[in-house]
Amino acid sequence: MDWVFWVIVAGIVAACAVAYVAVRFGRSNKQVTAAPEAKAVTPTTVEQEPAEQPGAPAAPATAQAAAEEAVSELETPEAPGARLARLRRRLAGSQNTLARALADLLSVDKIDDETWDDFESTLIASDLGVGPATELVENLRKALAVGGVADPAAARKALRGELIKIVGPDMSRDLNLDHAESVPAVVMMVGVNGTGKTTTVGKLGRMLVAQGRTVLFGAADTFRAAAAEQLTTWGERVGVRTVRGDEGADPASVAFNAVDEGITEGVDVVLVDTAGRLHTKVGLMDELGKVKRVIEKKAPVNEVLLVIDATTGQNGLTQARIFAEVVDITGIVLTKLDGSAKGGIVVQVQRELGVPVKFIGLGEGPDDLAPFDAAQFVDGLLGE
Ligand SMILES: Nc1nc2c(ncn2[C@@H]2O[C@H](COP(=O)(O)OP(=O)(O)OP(=O)(O)O)[C@@H](O)[C@H]2O)c(=O)[nH]1
Repeated sequence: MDWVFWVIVAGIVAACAVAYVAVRFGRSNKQVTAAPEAKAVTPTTVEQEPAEQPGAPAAPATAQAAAEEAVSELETPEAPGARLARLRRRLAGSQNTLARALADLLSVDKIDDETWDDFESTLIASDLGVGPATELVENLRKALAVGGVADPAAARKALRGELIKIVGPDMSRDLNLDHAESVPAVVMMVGVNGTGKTTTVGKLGRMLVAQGRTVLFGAADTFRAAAAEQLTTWGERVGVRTVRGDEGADPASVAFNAVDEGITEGVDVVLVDTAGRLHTKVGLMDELGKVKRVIEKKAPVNEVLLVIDATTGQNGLTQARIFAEVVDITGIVLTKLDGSAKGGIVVQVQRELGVPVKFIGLGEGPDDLAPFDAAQFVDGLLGE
């Protein structure tokens, strides 16, 4: 029996020995496995850094190239000074009624009452208004009674002088862009739909960029879906950003955001486009007053420019009156003078509102907006 006992003891000892060896080797194997894992993490991290380093200079190079490419795609707008001289020919082409009437006036040996009446009718027909036309004819009659019409050049000069006088050579036509350092200058564009507000914001933005100013557009015309898109396209061409809202959004909130972002970005000017409003819709007109008041919570509004389509004649004047009741108009933009033979509207609308025409639109091209100048305008009217 003794040998049976010893066999069992030997078996137990052997089993313990095997278990010990198994546990021992199992642990050390795990440690071996873990060690390479830990080592593997470290080199990977280290390797990633040098892997990023070669890529790092490449990223700015790409960004720089993209920026250069974008800049090279930007258009360079025409400087303001050259515009009216270039556009004068277009004005002369469309306004030659007056030039013809003047030629008729000067072609007769002796100007009789009937000729003067015809001349006055031509002035009235070119939307000068009855008052200014009568005033001009009276002054010219006096001037020519003294000097006579024997010298057509002198007579022409007299007419030119009288026309410049009624257009208002002394009115300040500068765009007021004075602003405190902490806020941008704000210019609002208002007017009936289709007069050319969005186009004018785009053209004016280009002009300001050409002067070296930083500009932001506010697309507060949320009434017409395509207006914001149209304005964005204008801006992209010269590197001006457009702040937009959702279609149908509150125009006042879009205008407010535009001015707010203009403050954050530190731009010089924020140009706010507003919706074309039918002047008969009282609610919509009130909304325009609200847009202005809401902007003024952020920054003073420097200019409210009323855009009038020169081809609408007396209707344009009616619009001007109604807009002036809602917001204080500070200047007028007369568009589409290229397609109108009624440049006399300049005089009427200025008298009606007591504010100057500051810009004229003479075409659909991007640089077809010019600062208004009385003498150059009259030369255009006279076809000189
Ligand atoms: N010939 C000519 N066309 C112009 C001039 N200014 C604007 N237009 C055109 O007039 C049309 C209407 O211009 P918009 O700028 O869309 O008018 P809007 O006042 O913003 O119109 P709404 O957004 O509907 O209120 C466009 O086809 C313009 O190209 C101009 O000086 N001469």
